[in-house]
Amino acid sequence: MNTVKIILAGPRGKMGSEALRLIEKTENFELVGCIDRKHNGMKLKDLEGFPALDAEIYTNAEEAFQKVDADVLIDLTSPEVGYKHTRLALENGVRPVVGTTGFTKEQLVEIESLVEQKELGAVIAPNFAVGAVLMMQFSKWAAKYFPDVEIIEKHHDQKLDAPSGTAVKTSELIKEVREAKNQGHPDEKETIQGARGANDDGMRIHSIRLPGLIAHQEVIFGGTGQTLTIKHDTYHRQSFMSGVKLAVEQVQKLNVLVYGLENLLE
Ligand SMILES: NC(=O)C1=CN([C@@H]2O[C@H](COP(=O)(O)OP(=O)(O)OC[C@H]3O[C@@H](n4cnc5c(N)ncnc54)[C@H](O)[C@@H]3O)[C@@H](O)[C@H]2O)C=CC1
Ligand SMILES: O=C(O)C1=N[C@H](C(=O)O)C[C@H](O)C1
Repeated sequence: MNTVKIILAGPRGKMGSEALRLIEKTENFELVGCIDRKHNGMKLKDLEGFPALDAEIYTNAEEAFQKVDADVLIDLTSPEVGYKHTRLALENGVRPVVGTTGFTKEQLVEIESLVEQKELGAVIAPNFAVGAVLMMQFSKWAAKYFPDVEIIEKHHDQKLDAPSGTAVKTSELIKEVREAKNQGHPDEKETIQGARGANDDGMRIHSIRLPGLIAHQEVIFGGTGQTLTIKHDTYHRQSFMSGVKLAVEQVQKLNVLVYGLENLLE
């Protein structure tokens, strides 16, 4: 088994700290550097509550990619920062595994063209949890038979992007099989703006943000005399880690951009 040398961006975050545990317990994963907003030049092990990992922290991402010999970047930060890191990784010959959500369509297209230019693999997965991937796939299947559909995603109130990456990906998968269709009454009017949620080809997406939640999504389909609800709940961020591990392993065999973990699952 070859050692995979990893730079982790966002090590002190909710997902980043889970990723650290994954790297620590995976025999052939080696943390060679971290990108963080503070603690430049310190070692991760010098920070209170962090594992005994020897990797150096860089606040300047460009410097990290230039100084550290790495195979893979795991990015778990925030939309603008994650986009910048993904580009820098590719420009420096490092394959990105991106869990960060909130990239625009234009940014995804730009990353795809950089991947092609560099002939380097990259994985962008809006959701690393297998259950969520299945929920999205089942939703695509159901949309063939039920074109009236509303997505309700619920997350903790520290989340920056709305709708969630998972909701965006779900709607994209549904749109592969669903014709654009305005739902609800043709004369319906919102008396409070936003009451009907975001309108995506007539499909509605609602984003709920509350303390206490982690990550949850329901896709509700309506048909004559029936509804179908496909639902996934995340109770612990460990649920994402088998997907992160798979992506890190697979990205090294790729020379294209893979958008969505479903494309890596057998
Ligand atoms: N794909 C998936 O399965 C999942 C994706 N996510 C996404 O992952 C991202 C992170 O989520 P959380 O860990 O919950 O957020 P968080 O807010 O707990 O962590 C983000 C971390 O990024 C760091 N950061 C911010 N700016 C930075 C910079 N310039 N350089 C380096 N680090 C910087 C912050 O200091 C923080 O530690 C979000 O975009 C979220 O939507 C979250 C859960 C699952
Ligand atoms: O911010 C989060 O927490 C999550 N983000 C991802 C998303 O935007 O879909 C994945 C999961 O829902 C948790």
